[in-house]
Amino acid sequence: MVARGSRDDTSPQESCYLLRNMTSKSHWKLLALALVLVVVMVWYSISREDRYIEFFYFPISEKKEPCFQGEAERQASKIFGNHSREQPIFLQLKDYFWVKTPSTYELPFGTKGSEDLLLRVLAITSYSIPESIQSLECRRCVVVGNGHRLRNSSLGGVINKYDVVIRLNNAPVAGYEGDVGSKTTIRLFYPESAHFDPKIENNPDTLLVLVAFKAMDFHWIETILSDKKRVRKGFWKQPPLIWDVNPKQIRILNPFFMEIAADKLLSLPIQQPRKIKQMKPTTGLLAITLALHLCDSVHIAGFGYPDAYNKKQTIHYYEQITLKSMAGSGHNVSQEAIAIKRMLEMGAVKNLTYF
Ligand SMILES: CC(=O)N[C@H]1[C@H]([C@H](O)[C@H](O)CO)O[C@](OP(=O)(O)OC[C@H]2O[C@@H](n3ccc(N)nc3=O)[C@H](O)[C@@H]2O)(C(=O)O)C[C@@H]1O
Ligand SMILES: CC(=O)N[C@@H]1[C@@H](O)[C@H](O[C@@H]2O[C@H](CO)[C@H](O)[C@H](O)[C@H]2O)[C@@H](CO)O[C@H]1O
Repeated sequence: MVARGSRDDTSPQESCYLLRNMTSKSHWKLLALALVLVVVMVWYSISREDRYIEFFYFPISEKKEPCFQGEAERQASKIFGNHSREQPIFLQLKDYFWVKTPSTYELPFGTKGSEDLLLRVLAITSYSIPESIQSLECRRCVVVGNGHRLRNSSLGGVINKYDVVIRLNNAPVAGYEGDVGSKTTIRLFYPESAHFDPKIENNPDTLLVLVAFKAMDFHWIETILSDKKRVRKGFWKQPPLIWDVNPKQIRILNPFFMEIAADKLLSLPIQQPRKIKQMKPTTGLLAITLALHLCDSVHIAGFGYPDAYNKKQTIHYYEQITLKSMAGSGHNVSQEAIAIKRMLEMGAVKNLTYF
């Protein structure tokens, strides 16, 4: 039995009115929901970075990506030419001891004029590629840039799954593990960027790869490793005076990779007359070049600078500094962005973040 006054008593006109009323109410609800959704989406993209997002990244899977042996080599030969893979990744003592390998360029593109200092460093360090990398059937590598877009990315777990994780300069892992991971197979550095605690920010077997820009960089590493009198002059920023590392972890990057990154990726003139400022690739672009020669597959994360007009956007995932800090660094970041986009488009590298 239905009680009087219930909805069953309503006339057809009333029902029609009620129905219209309900439909318009649910319209409003839907509209409000869509609005909330748009606001959340806009907020999310802004919180990731103060700029538009180009969807130039590939979906991240929890499983290991398939790895095709020789794939990076094929891509590298298209970009850098056929013979670049024949170059050793790290400099070797034998090439500077009996036979002085003549180099066409001075640092950072060659070793011309720095051979004696280099010889002393090579005598106390090593050049081998560790067995753990050597023995891999297929080398999956990821190059982790220091860019702000890694912040809140939650990519740590994904990054840790790669066989080889390459990091740059003083990029920290401690406290940022969720976003950048904790595995570091290789870290590229130079004296001015060596301000990290090797024991905290690296793993016990991390290879510390020196990118030399000037002869003094060889001198610095020698004084640190042999505990000789430190020299303070000749650096644009005071390098560490004490650095607790095992010399067997140190490698010297073959400057050939700097040369081809400058020439083939950025078309930079190499070795300008002294009066003209020498432009150079960033350490990140250099690391991608190195990875294309060492690995079978190369993925990248944390690459990309804000647009030049975006003066307030912080550039690193770990500190608050802006593009202004890079004025005078000798980098052309817009040219580098074009080079990276080209590599993404041709499939030479894949991006875990957006670009
Ligand atoms: C003041 C200054 O000279 N800054 C330079 C710093 C600085 O020397 C070190 O951080 C040590 O403190 O180093 C550089 O670079 P930096 O150490 O900032 O970053 C390492 C690499 O990450 C990529 N990157 C970084 C930030 C960002 N928003 N997008 C990116 O793509 C770049 O490829 C970059 O190379 C360097 O060595 O290249 C280049 C920077 O110009
Ligand atoms: C001649 C000289 O020392 N120039 C310095 C640059 O090498 C240096 O750039 C920095 O030089 C580094 C090598 O030492 C890296 O290439 C780094 O990416 C780059 O930013 C800038 C930093 O603001 O200071 C100049 O005085």
